[in-house]
Amino acid sequence: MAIQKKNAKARLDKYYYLAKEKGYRARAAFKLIQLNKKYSFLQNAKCLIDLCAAPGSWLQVAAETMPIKSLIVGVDLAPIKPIPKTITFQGDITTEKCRATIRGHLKTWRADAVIHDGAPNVGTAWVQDAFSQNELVLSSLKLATEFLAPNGVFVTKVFRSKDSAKLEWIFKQLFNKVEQTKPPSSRTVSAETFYVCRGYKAPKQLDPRFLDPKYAFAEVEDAAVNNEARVFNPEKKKRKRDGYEEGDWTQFHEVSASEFVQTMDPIKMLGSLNRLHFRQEKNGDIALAALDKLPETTEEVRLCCADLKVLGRKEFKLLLRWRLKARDRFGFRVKKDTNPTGPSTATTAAGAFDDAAAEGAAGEEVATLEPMDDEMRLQEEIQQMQEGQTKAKRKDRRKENERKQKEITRMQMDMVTPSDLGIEAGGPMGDEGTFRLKDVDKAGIARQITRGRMYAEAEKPKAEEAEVEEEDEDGDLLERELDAMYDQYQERKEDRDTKAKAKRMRKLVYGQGEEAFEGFDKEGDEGDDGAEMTDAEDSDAEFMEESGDDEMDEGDDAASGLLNELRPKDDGKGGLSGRAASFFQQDIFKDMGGLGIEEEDDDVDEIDLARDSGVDVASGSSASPPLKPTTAEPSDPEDAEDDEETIAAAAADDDEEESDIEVLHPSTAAEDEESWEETTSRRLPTEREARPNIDIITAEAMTLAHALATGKVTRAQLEDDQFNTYSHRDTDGLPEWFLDDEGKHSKRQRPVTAEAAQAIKAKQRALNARPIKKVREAKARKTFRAARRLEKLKKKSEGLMDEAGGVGGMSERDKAGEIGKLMAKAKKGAGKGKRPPVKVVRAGGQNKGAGRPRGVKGKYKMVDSRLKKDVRGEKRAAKKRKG
Ligand SMILES: C[S@@+](CC[C@H](N)C(=O)[O-])C[C@H]1O[C@@H](n2cnc3c(N)ncnc32)[C@H](O)[C@@H]1O
Repeated sequence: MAIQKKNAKARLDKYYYLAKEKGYRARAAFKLIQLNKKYSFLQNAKCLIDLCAAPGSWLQVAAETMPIKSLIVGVDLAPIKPIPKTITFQGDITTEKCRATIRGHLKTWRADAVIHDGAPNVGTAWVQDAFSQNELVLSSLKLATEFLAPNGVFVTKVFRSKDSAKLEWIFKQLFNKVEQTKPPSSRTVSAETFYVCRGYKAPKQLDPRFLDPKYAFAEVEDAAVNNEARVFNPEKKKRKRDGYEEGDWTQFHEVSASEFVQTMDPIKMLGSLNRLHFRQEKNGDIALAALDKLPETTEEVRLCCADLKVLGRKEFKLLLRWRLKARDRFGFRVKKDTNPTGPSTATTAAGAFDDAAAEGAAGEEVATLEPMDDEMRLQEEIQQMQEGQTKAKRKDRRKENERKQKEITRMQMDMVTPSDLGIEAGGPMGDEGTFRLKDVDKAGIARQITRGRMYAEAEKPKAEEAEVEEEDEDGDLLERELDAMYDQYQERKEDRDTKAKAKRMRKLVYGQGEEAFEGFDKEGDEGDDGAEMTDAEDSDAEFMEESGDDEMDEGDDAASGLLNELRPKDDGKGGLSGRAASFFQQDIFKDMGGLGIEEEDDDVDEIDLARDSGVDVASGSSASPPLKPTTAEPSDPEDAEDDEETIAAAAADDDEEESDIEVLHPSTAAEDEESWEETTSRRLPTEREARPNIDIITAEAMTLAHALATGKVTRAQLEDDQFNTYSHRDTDGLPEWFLDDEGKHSKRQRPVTAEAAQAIKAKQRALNARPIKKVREAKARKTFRAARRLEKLKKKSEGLMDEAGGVGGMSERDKAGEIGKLMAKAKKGAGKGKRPPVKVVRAGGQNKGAGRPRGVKGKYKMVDSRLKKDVRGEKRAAKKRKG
């Protein structure tokens, strides 16, 4: 699946997001980063010219990598928004004006690096695109030769085409070291590649034809056509990119069959001609007439001669044999040189045309063939080797996966005992244990196994293998670094967004697909204001819960999971100790209700609960009451042991089971009958206590609950439904960032009924209508203060009233006045929190100049008369409109 990892489109996204995150203007920035990582030409450069720089991501990289006070000049046809520490201008790099402008900016400086990422308007015709891009490269090289300092670096993008070799040749004449490379961020589907030319030779004189596209890309004579390949391997079609051969404007070539018989190079003819004809020309060709009449010239031979371009290996063989026979008849064949090392005995390439060769060996002449093109043979060998390696790798991987799959299945089927695990791991808790249960538990595998999602773990190692497959070490390193950067990006995102953090934690615990369904909300886990929690807070709560689990993991109270399966938890409610619980997990107790052994399957519990909340479903651990009321919770270990013994005894004897259990009831049978109802109602937990406090918070969950309650869906159906297209997604080798993104969409869409949606909406509205805690508290505080003030006022008034009147004392009128004052004061106190209104004062008239306007107390605001009038007018108009 390494191919998927290398998926170019996916890369685009990755670098796109990273560029966004890093604030680069284009994802192209990573190309320069990666090129610089490999060749380190920016760190020490003091002066750089970026040709074709818009929108400017390369400039950004250069500015942040090069030493401070470096001179960085960028030019492009398109305008470039200013970038700190750089000089940019608009211009065409093919023009003299651009050259002069650069000269103006550089003055006497010479550039340590000239970088060029130009692309002409790509999208017309491929050949044309490549050609104009190569022309652009030459233009940039021309500028580089003018501005580069000796030993300078020139980096350019080149579109692979038949001209790139010519460019490479030119680069090599001007630079000491020329390397072609394709950074990982460059899409594999793109024909672009980069040349990094180091050590500029700075020649004193340079022939201008070097940089002239007319000469630079002039056609050199093509290499000889490999006719052998055409004849020996005609089925392997080669793409012909070159078009017509120089000076050969016809597409059709033929010679007479007699010429073919007479030629000493039959292979060339078969490889290059279209037809061998038997047509008699004006003067007549006796050889051809004779050939035409030969019994060996069968209909099949004629047909083959008619169109050589469509022939396969077998037909060519036939023609060659026919030719030899004809030559035999005409007496052309010369006795073969008996010297086995002689050229005439040269075997046919790669054993091709053995028959013809054998025949030749018997006669005088053989079709002496040059060995097949070395390059082709080499390619074939490399291909075979690669295929062999891939096969071996695939086989290894398959074996490894099978092994892991088996292990998981064994674990799932409880076929692995603690001692099994311990053999390899030095004990289940051993530090170096391969199967350390804590690790297994932490990774959430237990849950995945119980949910049938073991594939995720089984396939995980593939991703690592995929990495191993990568050949390019630098590319690998960069990939890893980018993955790390993506992780950092995620972390930063999580810091900003708690919801994302909660999601990630959930994913860690539940695995990829599990996060999607968030239909149930455990109210019990919330604080007082649980109902008022927003989504984000909600997720936070879950996150806290999960991380809490993690912490607990370290201690003795390990969270649920495999650890607990091997050492069943004593929850204190069921009253069964670990030992007792594991004892009762045996099959023979399976159908015995009320032993207090709880199933651990979360999903099933949820389903049960949803069902319980509906009509008649009575199953589910928490709803099974019989033992609970009668088994007192063991207050000390001895009690617990007693209980175990009693239950064990009960279990040992099936017949006595009932009576034994009843022994636990301290009441007699008669009493039981009488007080059954009362006891049950007293001792049974209330319906609310019996079930975990689960609230339905999404329309999906509501729909599901409704379907379960009304019997439209059965529990079994729901369980079956867990195994769907999405539960077996092949995520092997896919990078995390891709999975993150895909996880948002690639999930099961559960149906939602209109009623459910409405019910949830109504619930939400009700929640929204409730004041939040702080408002409630503020209101309560206000009421409390008002009550306190009233109380004080009351006391003071009573004191005043009790005061004696008469001479020197207060008259009734004074008392009333005093009380009035007190009341006014209390009233003022009540409005203490309110801000005094700001008085709007018109500037001008009396209120000229600085200082407080006369007769204005408190806060005021000076406005100009126009504003004051306008505001008044607006207010009046608004009043009128109202009514
Ligand atoms: C792939 S972009 C360059 C991206 C740039 N390296 C960056 O990191 O943002 C190619 C640029 O080449 C520019 N270009 C094409 N022909 C040009 C020319 N003759 N002179 C100047 N710029 C040219 C285009 O305007 C385009 O902005």
